[in-house]
Amino acid sequence: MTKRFGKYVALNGISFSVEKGSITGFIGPNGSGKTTTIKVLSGLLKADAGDIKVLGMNPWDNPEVRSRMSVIFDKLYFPQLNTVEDYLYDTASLFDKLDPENVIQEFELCKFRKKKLSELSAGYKQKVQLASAMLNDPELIIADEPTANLDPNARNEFNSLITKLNRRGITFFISSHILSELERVITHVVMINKGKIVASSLMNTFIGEDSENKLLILVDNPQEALKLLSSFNAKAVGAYIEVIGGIREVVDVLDKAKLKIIMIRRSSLDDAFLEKTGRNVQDNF
Ligand SMILES: Nc1ncnc2c1ncn2[C@@H]1O[C@H](COP(=O)(O)OP(=O)(O)OP(=O)(O)O)[C@@H](O)[C@H]1O
Repeated sequence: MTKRFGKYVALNGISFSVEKGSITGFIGPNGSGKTTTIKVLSGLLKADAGDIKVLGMNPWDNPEVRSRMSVIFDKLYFPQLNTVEDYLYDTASLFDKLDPENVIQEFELCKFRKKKLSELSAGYKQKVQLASAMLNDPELIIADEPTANLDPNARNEFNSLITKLNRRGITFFISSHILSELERVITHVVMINKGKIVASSLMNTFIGEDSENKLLILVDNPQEALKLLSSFNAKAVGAYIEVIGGIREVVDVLDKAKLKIIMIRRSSLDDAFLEKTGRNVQDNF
């Protein structure tokens, strides 16, 4: 896919595929071309060249592809004086597919249904946006920096919701300029820099999970986590727990025991980003 704005080449012959059933992270520094790519995939922008298929169809020529996918953004762009209920009922009436009541129940939004959108925290706004995306009963959800404005707790909650929905079979394509923001959830990664794809692989391959890796974890109940993760050689390092193992396996153990992961870090992630893009994640701030 190639996309120019005048003489400026924003996407320079990029090529990648997203596996059905995956949670694919689309990672790149600011200005690398993520939003432009997402606009093309959503049928909002026409590419200048390329063969683009979303759910088997070119989204520009086949607007009906939108009835099988949802797109969400970094913020909830809907008149903020509306209530949560107004927003979800209005959205549901556009699609005429799912009963908004079911979504309100499922996303535990009963308490908030009469609240104005402006009264919600950033985290809840994104939760409501995700709930509204579900009203389309989508096979695919494309999200453009959905956790960019969230604090770590809200980000974790949002990412847990994504994992839950993915287990139901929904494919996710999520952009972020911070790889570590998505490290807990993504199964695949596509990395873009200056309008070119610089890496595209399984997350495990990308971070070298074939070899043993040290992870540092911060959880709400470290004593319990130490016990649960004994087979991963868990040991306490200050407030953190250090384990050796695969990130997804470790997260699964903690999730199953309903322990809250506050942070999980692998230094090699940032190293990989630096190596592929020639810049440090921190440069983006
Ligand atoms: N409508 C436009 N006209 C001209 N240039 C544009 C337009 N939209 C995007 N660009 C340029 O294309 C490049 C890619 O922008 P894009 O918004 O896709 O990047 P991004 O990776 O989403 O960045 P960010 O994380 O900052 O949103 C940038 O240099 C941007 O200035």
